Amino acid sequence: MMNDFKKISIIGLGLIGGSIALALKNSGFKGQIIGRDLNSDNIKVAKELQVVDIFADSIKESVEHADLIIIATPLRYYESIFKEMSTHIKGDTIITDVGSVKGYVHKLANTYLPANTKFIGGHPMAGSEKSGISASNPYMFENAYYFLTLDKQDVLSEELDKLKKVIEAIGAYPVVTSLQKHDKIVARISHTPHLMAVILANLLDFDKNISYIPYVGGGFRDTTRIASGNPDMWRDIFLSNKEELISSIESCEILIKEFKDLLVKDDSRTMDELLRKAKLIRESIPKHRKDSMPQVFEVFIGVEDKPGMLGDLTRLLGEQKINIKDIEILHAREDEQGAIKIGFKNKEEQMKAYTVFKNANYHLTFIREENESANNE
Ligand SMILES: NC(=O)c1ccc[n+]([C@@H]2O[C@H](COP(=O)([O-])OP(=O)(O)OC[C@H]3O[C@@H](n4cnc5c(N)ncnc54)[C@H](O)[C@@H]3O)[C@@H](O)[C@H]2O)c1
Ligand SMILES: O=C(O)C(=O)C[C@]1(C(=O)O)C=C[C@@H](O)C=C1
Repeated sequence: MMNDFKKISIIGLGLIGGSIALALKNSGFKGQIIGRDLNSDNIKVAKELQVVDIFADSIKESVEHADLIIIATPLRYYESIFKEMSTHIKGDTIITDVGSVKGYVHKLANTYLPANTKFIGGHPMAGSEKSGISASNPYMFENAYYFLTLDKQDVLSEELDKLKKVIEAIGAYPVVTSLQKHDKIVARISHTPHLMAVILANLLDFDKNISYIPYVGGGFRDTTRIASGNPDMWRDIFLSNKEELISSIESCEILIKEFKDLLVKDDSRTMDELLRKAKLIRESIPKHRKDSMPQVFEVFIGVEDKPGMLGDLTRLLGEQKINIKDIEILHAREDEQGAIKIGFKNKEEQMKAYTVFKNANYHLTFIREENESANNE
């Protein structure tokens, strides 16, 4: 349990901000969560999910009493948020963010926040192609790496330790890196894959006289899921990590050219080597705990720690003749909100169960969809 903070402010209650708020509540965080968003639909859902304790009407209200501020808006709003908050933050408040690029963010923080501000960059390596709070999930960060970045002048070891505890409380693993290393890593493992997914999707529109879409199978779906991500968010990410992305594209150009040459020369031996190398690299990615779980179609239900809860859930499913494939109790700690994870045999049963629980006023019911792709491993 993490007790260092009494008031945590989250600016931007979308997919990531909403998931952090939910995960904090779920971890048993007893302090106050102050939330701010500009979108009235998101605020409405945030209220329904009871993810925050106080809704702030201004940046001033969001930050003036907070001891931890988490910025979770798209990158293009950072500049105005930093400018606006700069005169209202307390000297000892820790400020962090979740933005996907860190050099750009630290530069803005250095420009617009007061010189002694305790700013630590953050970036969870978890997310989804969906946006908005209705896609948020308290288990989003479970077993995910969570980058923390410090500018070279900063010596914030005490603050870093406090922030690490928050990250561990939401289920993630903090990993401290330099801004430069972070931006290089994510250019390769996140931004280039996104770009490739976009190119693969657009390839289907390249020669207009054939219709490819009706025939796509698992391969195309698996390699392009992320192309349905939010275009505004990805434009911001690409442009603010431009140098690293260009360098990664140049490497891709070399690799594509190499492969093309092998085809032209019918060089099957080298082609075989490249295919084998790729297979080994792909298979060396450590499986997350969630990947190794056999059930694929999962529903998570947040429940109070009181007798009869499990019985109520199974009764609701039994009444609708929905079969349970697997069931697990998560986060069962005394006096804290717990969660039940139930696995179903297919998407249809999963959706049925989700609706049953929502209708029965289990507001904290979530579906984990990303496991679908893990199923293909
Ligand atoms: N989506 C992902 O997979 C993912 C993963 C890790 C990090 N990130 C980063 O997280 C950040 C947020 O992404 P998201 O996917 O949660 O986006 P989102 O669109 O789901 O949520 C962003 C929220 O910020 C709100 N907002 C915008 N301007 C605001 C302002 N000035 N004040 C208050 N609220 C404001 C929006 O109304 C929206 O609800 C981005 O910077 C992104 O780079 C995204
Ligand atoms: O799983 C997904 O849908 C994501 O795109 C998440 C993902 C990624 O893994 O590349 C995307 C961008 C974020 O900055 C962090 C995580």
